[in-house]
Amino acid sequence: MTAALEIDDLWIEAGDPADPLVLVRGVSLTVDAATVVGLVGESGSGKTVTCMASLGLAGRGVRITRGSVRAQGTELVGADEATMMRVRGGVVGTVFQDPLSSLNPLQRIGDQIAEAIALHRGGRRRSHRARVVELLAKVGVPAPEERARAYPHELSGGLRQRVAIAMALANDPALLVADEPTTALDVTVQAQVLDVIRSATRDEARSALIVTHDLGLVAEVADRVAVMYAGQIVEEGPVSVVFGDPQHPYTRGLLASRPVLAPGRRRLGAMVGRPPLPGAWPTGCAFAPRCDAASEACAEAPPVRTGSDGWSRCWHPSDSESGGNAPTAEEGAA
Ligand SMILES: Nc1ncnc2c1ncn2[C@@H]1O[C@H](COP(=O)(O)OP(=O)(O)OP(=O)(O)O)[C@@H](O)[C@H]1O
Repeated sequence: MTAALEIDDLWIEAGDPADPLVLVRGVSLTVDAATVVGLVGESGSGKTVTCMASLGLAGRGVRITRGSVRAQGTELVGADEATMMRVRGGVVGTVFQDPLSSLNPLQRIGDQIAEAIALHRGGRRRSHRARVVELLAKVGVPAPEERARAYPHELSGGLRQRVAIAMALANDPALLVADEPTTALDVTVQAQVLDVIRSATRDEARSALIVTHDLGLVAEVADRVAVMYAGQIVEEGPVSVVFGDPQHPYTRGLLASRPVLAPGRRRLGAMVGRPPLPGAWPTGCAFAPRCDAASEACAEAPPVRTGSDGWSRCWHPSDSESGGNAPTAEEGAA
């Protein structure tokens, strides 16, 4: 089966070609059919530029100097604008952090979605009205017929992001590329938007590449995760494997430095009511991947500690006897 996205040995530069700034170095990444890949990494590691340049949307002066990007088998590097237009919004739907960046403030949202459909499927905007309402309902916009007549500024941030997702799904794309789709939203709304993304991918066997800083989001919706560091992918694999047993020191650091809530209260992978990912943290506290204690014990545990190896783990007073999760002498002294 053709992969939804195949990035092969992609190099991206910016600035003076005689003295270029190399932003991305030989990135290869495949998003298979019906697979969700999370792309994580520290700020400035090249996640956005990889996605944007792949879709021909990189900023001025940013150029692909080597490599190949195929969306559903269509080569995008060096493709003409007509091909890019056909692929963007047709084969690939895009969602950005700020929904206002993809919405026209002067046009009713229903007209904008209808226009996106007409651009790829032809026909007049009016003829796509039923599809617009169906899309708005699908992403959970209440009173979709009425809301279709609203302008972007009349909607909350969460509703605007739902509309942006509806627009990205308008032509039933094989792949969704979402860059920090929940970052600008408050926590409750994040969970709702995450649900929308999950049903747009898992329930409809659609692929997605999701750029995010939120490892919980990745654990929640992604099948695979790729970790970027300084313009390169340093680790890639199934989420349960990479998060459960990270091999690269940067991935270990990233996992160790993720925000920690009260242990036992919230697990990565169970933020919106889903059971933890099989194999990710099969037992114990999700915030301490090497903690074997039952979650009830973790709820009473002292704060998660970071060991000298960069791993977080719980430390229970009773562990001093059993030795199980007790910090080593070195950690205890830290
Ligand atoms: N148009 C540009 N010209 C020059 N450098 C750029 C340009 N766009 C991005 N960069 C640089 O490329 C590097 C990667 O940026 P990018 O936005 O891809 O990082 P990121 O991993 O997505 O970070 P964040 O998580 O903060 O969005 C950064 O050092 C950034 O400053």
